[in-house]
Amino acid sequence: MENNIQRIPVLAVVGVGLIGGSFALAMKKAGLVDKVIGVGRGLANLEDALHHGVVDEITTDPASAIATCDCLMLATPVGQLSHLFPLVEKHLKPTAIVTDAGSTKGNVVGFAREHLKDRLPNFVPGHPIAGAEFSGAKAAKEDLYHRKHVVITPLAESSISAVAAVSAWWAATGADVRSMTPELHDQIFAAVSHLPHVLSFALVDMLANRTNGSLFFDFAASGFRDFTRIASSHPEMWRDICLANKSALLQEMYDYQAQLSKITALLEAANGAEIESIFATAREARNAWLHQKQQSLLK
Ligand SMILES: NC(=O)c1ccc[n+]([C@@H]2O[C@H](COP(=O)([O-])OP(=O)(O)OC[C@H]3O[C@@H](n4cnc5c(N)ncnc54)[C@H](O)[C@@H]3O)[C@@H](O)[C@H]2O)c1
Ligand SMILES: O=C(O)C(=O)C[C@]1(C(=O)O)C=C[C@@H](O)C=C1
Repeated sequence: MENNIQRIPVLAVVGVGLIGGSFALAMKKAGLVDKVIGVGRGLANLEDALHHGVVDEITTDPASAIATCDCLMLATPVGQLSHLFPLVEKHLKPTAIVTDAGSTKGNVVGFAREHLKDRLPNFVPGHPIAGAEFSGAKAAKEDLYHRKHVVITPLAESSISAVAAVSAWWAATGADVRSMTPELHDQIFAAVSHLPHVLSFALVDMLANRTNGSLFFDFAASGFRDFTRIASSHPEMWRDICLANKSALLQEMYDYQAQLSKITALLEAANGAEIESIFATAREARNAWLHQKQQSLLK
């Protein structure tokens, strides 16, 4: 299978964190890459990446890495891409392929259309649906994408060969690659990823700001831990995601507020039957989702 996949003599990863670092490790494990250049904002994380064998060279100068690479993976928080795409347009080799791992796609495609001119066909937007609340190169894992979805949202202008290469690289990580429009992508992930993160951050922030908050944290247990795991995620990354997907996320927040208002009214009326019915529907839907994930092994 490997023989049919385009090899990557030089892979440059801008943002060598959990996601970019895991992509580099997976490409190394698949034997598809000869050299990985890690690009970062500061040396401490890059030195960790070098030390752990995630990358082979490091630099804080994106232009030099962009000019040298055959595949460019942009894995910074999504807000950074408006600064990075002008460098891509200026320095990327005509034959090199660019992709990204951002959690939002509409704004990334917008930045690409604004800044990538001659290099727009080289770009294939992507998003691995895998992750964790951990950040940085030390969190990178070679099997992070194994049996996970990766969504690509190719542009009409993306070259067929670039789409094929990016799909094949992700497939080589063990992922199941799906294609959709950026609009549908952003709508889906507003509901199943971005809203849950906002809710989790909001609850922990609310309790942290109580004068007697430590009393509540003292007694919080596994239910609280499960609901709030994702409130340990990176604040800058999630700020960028919320701002980038503002309209779809706001719609989900309004719908959720309406749902909370409905349950609030039922509780005020002590309407146990209706409350139980909502909980039963939710339990059934979640169990069916878990079962389907277990069957497909795309956990
Ligand atoms: N964490 C997840 O669960 C997850 C899952 C899928 C996609 N993503 C997306 O992947 C991207 C990276 O997320 P992550 O979890 O790896 O974050 P991370 O914090 O682990 O890594 C991001 C790295 O990018 C660096 N960086 C930021 N701006 C930079 C710049 N201008 N130039 C060079 N380096 C820069 C940071 O210093 C950091 O080392 C984000 O766009 C995020 O939305 C995250
Ligand atoms: O597992 C986690 O901690 C995640 O937040 C992963 C998660 C998600 O919401 O499922 C977060 C952001 C991504 O863009 C994709 C996956």
